[in-house]
Amino acid sequence: MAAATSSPSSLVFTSLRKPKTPSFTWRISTPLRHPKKATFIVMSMDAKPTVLVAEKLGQAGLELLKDFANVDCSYNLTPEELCTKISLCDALIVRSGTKVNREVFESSGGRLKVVGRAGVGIDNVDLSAATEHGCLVVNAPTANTVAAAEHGIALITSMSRNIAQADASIKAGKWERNKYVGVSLVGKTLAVMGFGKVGTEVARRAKGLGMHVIAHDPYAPADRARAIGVDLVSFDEAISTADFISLHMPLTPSTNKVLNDESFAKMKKGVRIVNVARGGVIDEDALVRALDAGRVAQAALDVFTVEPPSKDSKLVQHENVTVTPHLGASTMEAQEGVAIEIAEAVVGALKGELSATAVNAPMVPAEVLSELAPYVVLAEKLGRLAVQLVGGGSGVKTVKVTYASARGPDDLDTRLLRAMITKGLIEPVSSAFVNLVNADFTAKQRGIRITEERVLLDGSPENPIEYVQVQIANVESRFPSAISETGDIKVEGKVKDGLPHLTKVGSFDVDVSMEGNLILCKQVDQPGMIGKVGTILAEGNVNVSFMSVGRIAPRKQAVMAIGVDEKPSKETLKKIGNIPAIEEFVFLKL
Ligand SMILES: NC(=O)C1=CN([C@@H]2O[C@H](COP(=O)(O)OP(=O)(O)OC[C@H]3O[C@@H](n4cnc5c(N)ncnc54)[C@H](O)[C@@H]3O)[C@@H](O)[C@H]2O)C=CC1
Ligand SMILES: O=C(O)C(=O)COP(=O)(O)O
Repeated sequence: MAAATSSPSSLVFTSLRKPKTPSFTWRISTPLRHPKKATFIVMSMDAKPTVLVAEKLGQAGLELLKDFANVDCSYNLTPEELCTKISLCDALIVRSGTKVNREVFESSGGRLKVVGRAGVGIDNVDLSAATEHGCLVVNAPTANTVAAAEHGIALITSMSRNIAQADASIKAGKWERNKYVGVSLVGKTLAVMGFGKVGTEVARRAKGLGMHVIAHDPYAPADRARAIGVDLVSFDEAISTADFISLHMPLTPSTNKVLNDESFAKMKKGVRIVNVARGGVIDEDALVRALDAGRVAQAALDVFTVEPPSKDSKLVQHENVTVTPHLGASTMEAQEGVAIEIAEAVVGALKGELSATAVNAPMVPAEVLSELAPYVVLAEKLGRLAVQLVGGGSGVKTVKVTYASARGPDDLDTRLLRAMITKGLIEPVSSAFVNLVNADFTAKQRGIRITEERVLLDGSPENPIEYVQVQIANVESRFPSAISETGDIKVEGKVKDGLPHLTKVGSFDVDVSMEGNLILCKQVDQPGMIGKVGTILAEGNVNVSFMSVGRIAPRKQAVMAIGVDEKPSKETLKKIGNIPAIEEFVFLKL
């Protein structure tokens, strides 16, 4: 296997997966033994990863993908074909036309690591199922903003001047100048519903057309709106005062059919509606009723509840409705941009980098990630160690993690560390794989409650963390001395020279580098113990990397922590256990 050095950010995603297929195995090892150099090894790759591109993607994005992966462009797959193919793919790229539902994740057999949505809306991806399967979902949130906004403006202007209807009429041999008298935009009130990226750009452009623009968005900052001369108003005020309503919010349970009979009834008679967001935010039957009643004068729709809509859809066929087939993002420029944006995100995720456009995982900025990198290794090892100390039959239910730091809570993002401790706690005792995406879910599913506590230290906040402590409550231990005075299994560690060190087991101070494997012995402190154990290990051809003894007081109880490169044979371990002064003894894999 080739060993390559990568940035510390590599460890976060792929390192956390237990591959179920032999073709693509990534593993991050512990840091190299270079003091102060937090470098990680990516052990990679038996084969290139495979990316399935299920909908048309711009050429520049395809080229980027091909530099790194085998790219299978298979458009128009049936749901069954997608489910069959997906088990051979490490990543899937879609646009809005592919439903990435639970079945897709289940069919992947654990191989699918990333779903890339080449666009903004991720309502066609089952995020819960993705998260449960530890699959990262990334999108391309910025490259099609202008295209969508321009399409919104195109629909407003063409609708108000009956462009589509007039075009059809003239092509049918007619000349109907009186029929297609439009309405002017200048001075009219436009309500932008959803003042995000697209909504903001629509607002800017509409102001340029002389419209009075208001917006409704419960989550948008008022100062951003004010900066471009837009008032943020309530939902009712927006829909009841607008001459034009343009929809730009995502489809979520709370926006589903947000325009319905009740809301149409509150609108000004003769209002005009534009939808470039998602069909589902409008109750389409209610819109037909509002159009028939003249409450809504016109609608221009780029998106539909079901796409494509049925040929005989009353809404599509309505003479006061202008439609386009979900073309908001379809400009040459946007499609090239989106393709590059999503290809970079998917390749980055496959390389193990945290994506800036992750939809179902915390986004940890690169500088934070690089600073926390050695602590991430420490966290996982402490979790692994703690769970291996649990005595058979005791279920792990309550875990407390303590971070001692001179940093204020806002300066220390512990989500990554919590995920790694969770991984360490769960993976050695199960077949589950845990990563940043599914850590909290997996812990919850297994009934493990992980609480985090901060110990605020005086001193320099230069080091993000002084020590990390993992405690497991209400369990017995295979190594009773690991139970601290509070009755919990307790292990504590620090980062020293960029390397993780175990510094406490139960109430005993130790100091052993957390690499390879570890033997813990509890004994009566007396001369010759180190020699005896060392000799047995040497006879078994086991190399000792570290040894440390922590004792309560001279000649009293002591805990010896021995780091070993190889796994000792059963006979060697038995011989150590048989040394008369050794009272407790455990072998742990780190
Ligand atoms: N037709 C097309 O081809 C395209 C459609 N879109 C769709 O446009 C929508 C907006 O996209 P972006 O502006 O990029 O997303 P964005 O995330 O930047 O903006 C969405 C805004 O909606 C707001 N919002 C959420 N719930 C709301 C509610 N109940 N009422 C009002 N506002 C609410 C959010 O606070 C946010 O500011 C998405 O649904 C996206 O899928 C985007 C690009 C192309
Ligand atoms: O980005 C979005 O949300 C869009 O709706 C664009 O969809 P598309 O990629 O053109 O299928």
